[in-house]
Amino acid sequence: MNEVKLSVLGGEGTGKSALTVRFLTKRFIGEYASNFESIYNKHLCLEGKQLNLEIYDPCSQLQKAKFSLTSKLHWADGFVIVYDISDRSSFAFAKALIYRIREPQASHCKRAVEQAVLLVGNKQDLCHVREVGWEEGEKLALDNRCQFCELSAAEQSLEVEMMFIRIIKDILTNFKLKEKRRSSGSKSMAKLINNVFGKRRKSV
Ligand SMILES: Nc1nc2c(ncn2[C@@H]2O[C@H](COP(=O)(O)OP(=O)(O)OP(=O)(O)O)[C@@H](O)[C@H]2O)c(=O)[nH]1
Repeated sequence: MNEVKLSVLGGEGTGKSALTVRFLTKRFIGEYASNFESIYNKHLCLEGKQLNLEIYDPCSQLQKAKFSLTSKLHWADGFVIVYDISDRSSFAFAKALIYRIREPQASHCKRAVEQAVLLVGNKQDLCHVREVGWEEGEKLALDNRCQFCELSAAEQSLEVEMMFIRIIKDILTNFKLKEKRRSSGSKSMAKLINNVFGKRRKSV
């Protein structure tokens, strides 16, 4: 069975828990305790494959968080980065997180394939007080090889579900890519060994 680890990161109050709980229960719950971090488990069947999904929803009060940002980056196979379209500072925070994920030191340690990232502009129902344009979000995502969408955890259950499915599919594609590279790497090693020792045997 595939194990998929997903981190939902972003600024304070952007709706990380609302999105996660909406996906897990299809419900929108207005207020969440934000002083603890949670790892949720969900069993899924996607494209005929069974998978065990773990979703990490951090604690905004950094001093209470057990996971440092670096350990979050190493733990996860993919990220949902959330900002609030009515709060420009949350967009700046999301940008800093994406840069951190994409910086070479963060990506090279664990991975031969780049981690999947989906940037989400949440609280689309507050578009009358919008501070971040749709194009800005899309550009940030495009420039950093991320997927992008805007939605509302408060009003859109299906869109939230589709968003999570999209990132999980990207992670599964990355797993396949890694497996392909690993097996072609071991095949070329076998070929090399065969060339070296095979030739030697002939000349004896
Ligand atoms: N209008 C609107 N409010 C939302 C939406 N999503 C979340 N909220 C509200 O935003 C506030 C913060 O939501 P949370 O889900 O607790 O956000 P969070 O990012 O997990 O918060 P911290 O863990 O404290 O950083 C709550 O009052 C939610 O009801 C949305 O789509 N639209």
